Amino acid sequence: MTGGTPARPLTVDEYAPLAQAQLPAATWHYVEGGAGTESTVAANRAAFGRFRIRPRVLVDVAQCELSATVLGDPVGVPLGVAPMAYHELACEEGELATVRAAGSLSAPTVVSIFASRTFEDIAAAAAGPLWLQLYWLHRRDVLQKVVRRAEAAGFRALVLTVDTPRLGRRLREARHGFHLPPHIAARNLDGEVTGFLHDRRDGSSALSRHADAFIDPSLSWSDLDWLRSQTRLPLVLKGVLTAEDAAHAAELGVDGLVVSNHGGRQLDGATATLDALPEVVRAVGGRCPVFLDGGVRHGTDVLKALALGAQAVFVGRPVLWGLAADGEAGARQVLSTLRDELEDAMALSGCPSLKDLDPTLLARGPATAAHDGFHGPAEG
Ligand SMILES: Cc1cc2nc3c(=O)[nH]c(=O)nc-3n(C[C@H](O)[C@H](O)[C@H](O)COP(=O)(O)O)c2cc1C
Ligand SMILES: CC(C)CC(=O)C(=O)O
Repeated sequence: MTGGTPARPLTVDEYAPLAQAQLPAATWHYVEGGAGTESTVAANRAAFGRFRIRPRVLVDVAQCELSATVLGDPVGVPLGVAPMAYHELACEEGELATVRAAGSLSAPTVVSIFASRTFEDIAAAAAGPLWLQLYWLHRRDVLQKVVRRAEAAGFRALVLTVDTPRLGRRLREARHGFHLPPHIAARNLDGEVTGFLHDRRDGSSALSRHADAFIDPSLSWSDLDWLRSQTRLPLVLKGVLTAEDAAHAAELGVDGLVVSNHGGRQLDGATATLDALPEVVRAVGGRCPVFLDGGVRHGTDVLKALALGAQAVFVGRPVLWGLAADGEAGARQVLSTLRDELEDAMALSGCPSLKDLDPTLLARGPATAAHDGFHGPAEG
């Protein structure tokens, strides 16, 4: 096609350059960056490329069923929005646009404790299940308050992030002296725990100084009891990458695990999530559901994670790309593209039901160039 209106993106990756064009450079680099050399960001993508799909034929795929149950709630698709701070950085409506977009697919959203809209407003806009993500703040009284508010607003689970005793060394954030603009804030936290967020300092990220001041790095296994004593909501741990930790968590009776390396933003050099998934699934042995995030950009990535035992996957950056490019409609398009691609992949591999997805669907194969890192829109 030449001239005229630009074509609507057909893939999730095409939203990245559209978002970059809309966002201030510092915000773009905050969203996109990883820790250190960003080797884990790349590894997350590369791991998907090392698996090939073994399609089965002569199966009736006239109807493919994507709906599922996660933590007891029905969802339209085994795909949700990973917790991300400050969606207002991407679009004015922030998390309200996100949950409306996710709601159009009955997909779950994990709302960050650092959301830029209030839990109550987010809940009022949501149609899919909401889970609340927590960081372990020194101020346990503040945690207690946010948990109570989330419960009252109808949130369905708590997700404790366990890979962030401190922030990873995010060089892009530091180089841009990243800080929040004055109109964006952690709306659910009182002023006593929001210091530093708006202060610019060259060569350092305000978010990192904020985390150093307010996130308690002493969090350990024995603290989980306290959190569970505060709530009846299911407790999910986010950021587990090993069989050892997965077995321990399952023994303690947690209600779910997210295999995650925080999108490569924490420990540079950490295992790719798809590579960690099989050992975690094996160690858990069906005692609780296992979820995955990190580098999910195509329906076939979702298919591969489900085949290796994830019950659902979560998507991070692409949702912010969609929001930045086209607000709620952009986020909706990102999620529905992944949904439609997953359905195509199920039909074309002879798997009309999510139950058909198991490890026999996959073979280890040579990496493909398209998965070796960031790839922009197709040429032409
Ligand atoms: C801009 C941004 C903000 C994030 N904020 C949080 C957060 O507040 N809490 C959290 O547990 N994870 C946070 N994450 C990590 C995501 O939940 C998720 O693990 C990761 O983005 C998944 O990888 P993907 O971006 O490749 O899909 C954030 C990620 C990004 C990109
Ligand atoms: C405000 C940050 C701690 C949010 C986060 O987890 C991230 O940027 O990866």
